[in-house]
Amino acid sequence: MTSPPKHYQSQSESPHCNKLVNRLNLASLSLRPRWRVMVLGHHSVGKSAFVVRFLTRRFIGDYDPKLERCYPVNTTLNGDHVMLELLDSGGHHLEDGSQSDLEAKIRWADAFILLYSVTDKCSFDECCRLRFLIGYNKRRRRHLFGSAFGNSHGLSAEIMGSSSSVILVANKVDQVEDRMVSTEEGEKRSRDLGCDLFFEISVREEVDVAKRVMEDLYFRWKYNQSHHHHHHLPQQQPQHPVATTPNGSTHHFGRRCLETFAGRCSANKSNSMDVISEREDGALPISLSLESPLPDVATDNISLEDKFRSRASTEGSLNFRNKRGIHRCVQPATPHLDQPGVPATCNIINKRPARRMSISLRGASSAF
Ligand SMILES: Nc1nc2c(ncn2[C@@H]2O[C@H](COP(=O)(O)OP(=O)(O)OP(=O)(O)O)[C@@H](O)[C@H]2O)c(=O)[nH]1
Repeated sequence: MTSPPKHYQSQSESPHCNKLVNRLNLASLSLRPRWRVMVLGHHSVGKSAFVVRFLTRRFIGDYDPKLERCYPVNTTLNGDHVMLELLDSGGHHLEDGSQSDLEAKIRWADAFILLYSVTDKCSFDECCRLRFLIGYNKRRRRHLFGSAFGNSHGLSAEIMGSSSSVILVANKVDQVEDRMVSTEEGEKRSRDLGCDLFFEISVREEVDVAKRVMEDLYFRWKYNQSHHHHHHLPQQQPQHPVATTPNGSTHHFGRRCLETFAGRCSANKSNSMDVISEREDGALPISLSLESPLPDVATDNISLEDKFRSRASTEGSLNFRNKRGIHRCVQPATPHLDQPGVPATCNIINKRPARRMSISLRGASSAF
């Protein structure tokens, strides 16, 4: 007796269909764009604590200080399914001289969380150097791709490196007694460095804080991407671009935005207009400070950077620059130090050893 043919209630119940659906799901997973986020900062500012808080919602007191890991994770941010790769960069790059390693990772990432501790002024200052490296490496990547293939080949904003987002995050605000960096200083630094957002948090005290930071970074990154895609359109843009959150509320962005958890409202700056809006989860209000449009970091004139780069390098060497009064001779286009006709003074100047410099000391005048 033959068994009755099996009837499937819907097509998707058939084993063949299931296989196909599974394959399609896998394909859509692999096609889903990866979002690569790098957490960087001085050592012991709480990078690992932040990452682990985001991944597990737990706070673990101590980690291996040399810990440097990339965590691939499928997650949901603002209602979007995201294939996130989260890199905890470790803080040892400052000591062991793996500068090029750090720069390679910066070129890899799409978005950055610059972390410092409010109890550590050094970590606050270190953000300047790291922000410079981010700006420099992103422009370099864009410049390399741009000069090699040209923009007309439709390279994505992501590849061109101009849609990356950087946020400044002050951690350990629970240590009120030991605070060395005020909220105002943090906000000012965030503006000076051209960061997209500023947060003050305590990874130890707040369970969902890492998730909220990541969601706002993701929101901001998406906005930057869409803004960049339309950047070259000649049509008039609104003076303050408008973006819509998944829950339908509207945010206005200037070049610089501020957000403070601690104050629950943005600091009022002259020449700025504040928009207060509720977060999606209603937990904390977001306040965005709108300012007059500032030059876009990504579209800075590359020749300006070359000018700076020709003097300062991230390897720490500073090329000699003639000062008024020291310049005693006109150097040949291709200086030949031991050329018979070149006066001795020139040789002395040219043979001067390369000086060392610290990029962090250059402050806000650097090309971020
Ligand atoms: N009070 C307080 N301590 C914190 C907070 N976040 C992290 N810590 C502590 O700060 C110390 C350093 O935290 P880590 O997460 O290891 O810092 P890190 O930046 O990853 O350090 P490196 O890997 O050495 O670069 C640990 O003892 C944490 O427990 C916080 O929000 N408040």
